[in-house]
Amino acid sequence: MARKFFVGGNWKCNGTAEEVKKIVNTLNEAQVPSQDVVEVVVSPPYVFLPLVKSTLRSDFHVAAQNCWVKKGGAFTGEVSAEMLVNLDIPWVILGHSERRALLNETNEFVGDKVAYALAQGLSVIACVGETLEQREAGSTMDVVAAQTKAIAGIHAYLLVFITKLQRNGLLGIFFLHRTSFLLVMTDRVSNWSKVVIAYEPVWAIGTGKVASPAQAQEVHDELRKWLAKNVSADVAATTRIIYGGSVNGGNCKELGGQADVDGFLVGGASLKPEFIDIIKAAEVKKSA
Ligand SMILES: O=C(CO)COP(=O)(O)O
Repeated sequence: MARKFFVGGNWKCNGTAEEVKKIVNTLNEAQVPSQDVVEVVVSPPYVFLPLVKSTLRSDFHVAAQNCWVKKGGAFTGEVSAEMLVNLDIPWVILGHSERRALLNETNEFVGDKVAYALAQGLSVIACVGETLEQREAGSTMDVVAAQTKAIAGIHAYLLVFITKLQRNGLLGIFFLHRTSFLLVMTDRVSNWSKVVIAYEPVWAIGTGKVASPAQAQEVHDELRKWLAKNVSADVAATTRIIYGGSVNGGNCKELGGQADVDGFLVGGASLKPEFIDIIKAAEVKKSA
């Protein structure tokens, strides 16, 4: 199954109702490749979700920018996965680096959120990415692998089978005579087709300092290999890995042309008309 190009627009904490209506109008009027070629998902702040959902063209979808880690209740300021499902919001972005850095979301916490959101039926854009210090220290792959491992919720269990006990008559105690071990690996993601991994190097977010196509391709390729090794060859081949960090109308085609770049998560440029050009970058895959 080919990986359909995916373009997400993360509006972050921006916009007034008037501005949001203007962006939606621009999107609604745009000529873009069909849904068979590109999947478009925009992510307004929570309060604008109903407005965008009810006015946006039906071939584009909406995502929340976060949701709570478990069932709703006494969690002031939070929005639950159940509420998103209730409003028919199909997608949620989880683990964005801004939340990891500013709100101290750990790998484990993000992993728990992903598992809970998926269990409620949401599709998840799960973000990973290294800081500049981590890249300069040569630990990019270790960092994104650890983040992806928590998202996948991989746990290893060592099962020990005792097949024979032997009694020492003199001492009156039993010794293990024959044991065998089985290492079982499980992951918590029941449906990988509902997960898109967004590789967003922190140093490229909102800085205008985009990763080079080769840098993006290198990490995407490594992430795909990681999925093949730790989840399955099928999941590695079918899961979309998108790039985020200073994507714009000028650099999107070259980035999107990389073999393992399956689309984008766009911040600043998703608030501007050039988002249309970024959606159109999906054509590079069709002609590849
Ligand atoms: O964080 C991002 C998308 O989630 C990227 O932001 P920018 O495109 O503004 O760099």
